Amino acid sequence: FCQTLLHTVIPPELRFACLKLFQRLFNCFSSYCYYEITEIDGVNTNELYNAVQLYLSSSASSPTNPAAASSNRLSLTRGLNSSAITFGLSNNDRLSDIFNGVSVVWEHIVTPRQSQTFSWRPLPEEKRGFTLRINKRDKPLILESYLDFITEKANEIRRKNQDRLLYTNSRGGSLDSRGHPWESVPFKHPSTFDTLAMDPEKKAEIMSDLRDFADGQAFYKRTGRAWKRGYLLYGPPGTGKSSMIAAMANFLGYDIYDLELTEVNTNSELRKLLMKTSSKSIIVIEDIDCSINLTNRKKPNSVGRVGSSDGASDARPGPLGPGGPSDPENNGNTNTITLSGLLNFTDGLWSCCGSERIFVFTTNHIEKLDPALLRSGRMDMHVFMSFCSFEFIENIVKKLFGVRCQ
Ligand SMILES: Nc1ncnc2c1ncn2[C@@H]1O[C@H](COP(=O)(O)OP(=O)(O)OP(=O)(O)O)[C@@H](O)[C@H]1O
Ligand SMILES: [Mg+2]
Repeated sequence: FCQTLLHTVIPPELRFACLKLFQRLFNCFSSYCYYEITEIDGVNTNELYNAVQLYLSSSASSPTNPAAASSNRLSLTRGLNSSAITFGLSNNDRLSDIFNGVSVVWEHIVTPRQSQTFSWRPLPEEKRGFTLRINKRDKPLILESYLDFITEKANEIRRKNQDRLLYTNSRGGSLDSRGHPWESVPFKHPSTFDTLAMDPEKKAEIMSDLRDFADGQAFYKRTGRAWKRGYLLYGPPGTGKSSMIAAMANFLGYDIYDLELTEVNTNSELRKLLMKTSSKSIIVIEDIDCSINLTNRKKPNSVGRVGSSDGASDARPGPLGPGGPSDPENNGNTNTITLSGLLNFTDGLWSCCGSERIFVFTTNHIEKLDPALLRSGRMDMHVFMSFCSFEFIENIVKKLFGVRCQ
């Protein structure tokens, strides 16, 4: 109404100044303050917009939220790799929310984007954003904690909605179309701690350790330690080490990064891979003794993959055979991934970029590993996966066939 009035009564050259003046007056007398969270912040996607959208989707679909229950128009979306449907506010709709006893109102504003806007990348045709309305007196009480709460809640919803992913590093360190060094597929391994046959006490110990880790943010902060934990699974082939990793991921709901060390050429490539992992994930290096020479820490140039320096012949074949970069005969040696690089990867300064990550190494030959790799802080828990006793076989038979062994 006021804008129309301005347009008809006030000459065009004074309109803008009057509008500003009017807005200031309105702000002085209004008991609310407004925060705009636009979808695109300059040229970057605004993470907070996505977080608010997800958070409101849970409020919008909640039968206990009276404002949501009365809302008769909601948008529905299902993301890539997601099995869940998310609800959202329709264009220019409102939703009220209560946080710590304080009531706030969200409005979803959608306006057409001006076509002449110049941008380096194609922008959506519509300008979308949320407006948060808070009472001025409540602002200092809740604004920061409310936004933190929304971000946390959105991450939780994202994890719950999205099927977990199994990542692997791309061949030869190449990047995908989005410049990402990891390729992913949905992770649907059926192994759980329930299906895993092993000593019940050991199993309970591992489960409680994992639970403590996942709930241990405050502990790690208090003690000044990076929020990460290392597990070494060792034992003969076929004793359930890989199944244990899948069970851990299913138990915690984490993604898995299966790091193929033989595809990594340099320590800096290793660091970059680490930087591109997300929190709440398990970083796995299988058969660690076969991927890199783990006995010689001091001579980086002679340390290559197994088979290149000490001729550990029982190792699985390295990817780079004779003439490859890891071949000692090869003078143009570009293969500089070293044990020291791996040690820094797991417990160096770079290992704490990100948080809540679990490192799991598996090996058939623990005696081949450098003690530095085994020490607490890198590998906090050593789990020996042994051949099954009669009791465990009985357990497996019962699970498979539903009968008891006589
Ligand atoms: N303790 C166990 N409980 C349940 N299943 C098991 C167990 N150990 C092995 N298996 C089964 O045996 C097969 C091989 O197990 P898995 O791949 O986990 O062994 P591994 O220790 O990783 O072997 P490798 O050292 O050769 O990689 C899987 O199909 C798995 O289901
Ligand atoms: Mg395995």
